[in-house]
Amino acid sequence: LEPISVGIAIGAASLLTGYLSYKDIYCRFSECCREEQPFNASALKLDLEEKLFGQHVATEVIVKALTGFRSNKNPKKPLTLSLHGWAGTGKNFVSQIVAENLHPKGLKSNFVHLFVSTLHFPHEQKIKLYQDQLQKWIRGNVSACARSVFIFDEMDKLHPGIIDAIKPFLDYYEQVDGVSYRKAIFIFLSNAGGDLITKTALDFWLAGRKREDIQLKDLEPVLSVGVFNNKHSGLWRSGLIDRNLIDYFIPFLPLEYRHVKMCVRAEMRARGSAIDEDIVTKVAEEMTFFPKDEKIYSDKGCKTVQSRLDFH
Ligand SMILES: Nc1ncnc2c1ncn2[C@@H]1O[C@H](COP(=O)(O)OP(=O)(O)OP(=O)(O)O)[C@@H](O)[C@H]1O
Repeated sequence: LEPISVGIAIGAASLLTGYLSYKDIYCRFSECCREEQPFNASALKLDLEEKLFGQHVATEVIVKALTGFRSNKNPKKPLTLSLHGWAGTGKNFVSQIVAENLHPKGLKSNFVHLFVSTLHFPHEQKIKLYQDQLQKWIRGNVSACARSVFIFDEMDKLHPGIIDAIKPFLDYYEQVDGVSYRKAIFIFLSNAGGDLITKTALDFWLAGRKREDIQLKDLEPVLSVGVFNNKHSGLWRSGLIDRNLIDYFIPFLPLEYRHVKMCVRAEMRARGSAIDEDIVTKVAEEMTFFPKDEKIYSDKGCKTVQSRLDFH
């Protein structure tokens, strides 16, 4: 028997026995929302531990939150995470990693939706319209795929009130107008609270304590109150906080000189170049650091590392 005929015979037999269902074949060629697909928690953990530098609190909380949520067959509400921190500390980077671990096509998946405040909700006078559009968009997408992921970037630039339009979806309801939102994931990204996080990190440093000793409980309460009282957080006096609908406030610590160096090395590796420690040092030294006296934290995190590397 020639190999091709054997292949065809096996394929036909599998089809007949139902081993490879029509859905299996269809999903090989087109993206499917597979609700029953198991979640690989160790793959997410490994990804974050290998790629995300200096964010031990965020790594631990995100892995725990997603593992708990995905291992629960009947969650009572969607998972809502609010990521906070200084620019360039890895919030978008983490969302991308999380998205890829939930839907292989990541941010390009039909089931992952990214909203950017200044792009999608730019005009203050159109709040009502944005609220309606947002509700319709989320309802439509969750109806199509219960495991949809929604990422809201630049929350601090979102007009207060817009996000409250989705409050009913984030709540403990079994269904809202015939749609269940309980398996969806909402991720908010924001610079709000970055100053509070930096202050805590600096206090640890000044007290001679290790950065790795900072725990979620040192930051989460400060963060939720700070964000609630901050007019420019997108969650100012928000019902989402009031009703405890945000499951975790996740702090992203400001990055130090050593982390910037790690980012430079990672970028060199990604470009397939050999690691040149002289260039690593040069790029890291070109970054600016704060506070004025201590100069510990990079004021753009790892954000400009890629473009700076182009100069060398
Ligand atoms: N902690 C980190 N570990 C590894 N790489 C990082 C980290 N933080 C940032 N980077 C790198 O810098 C790039 C820019 O970071 P990212 O866009 O995630 O920052 P951000 O926190 O979302 O900033 P902003 O608040 O300004 O949107 C990332 O794509 C990644 O390559």
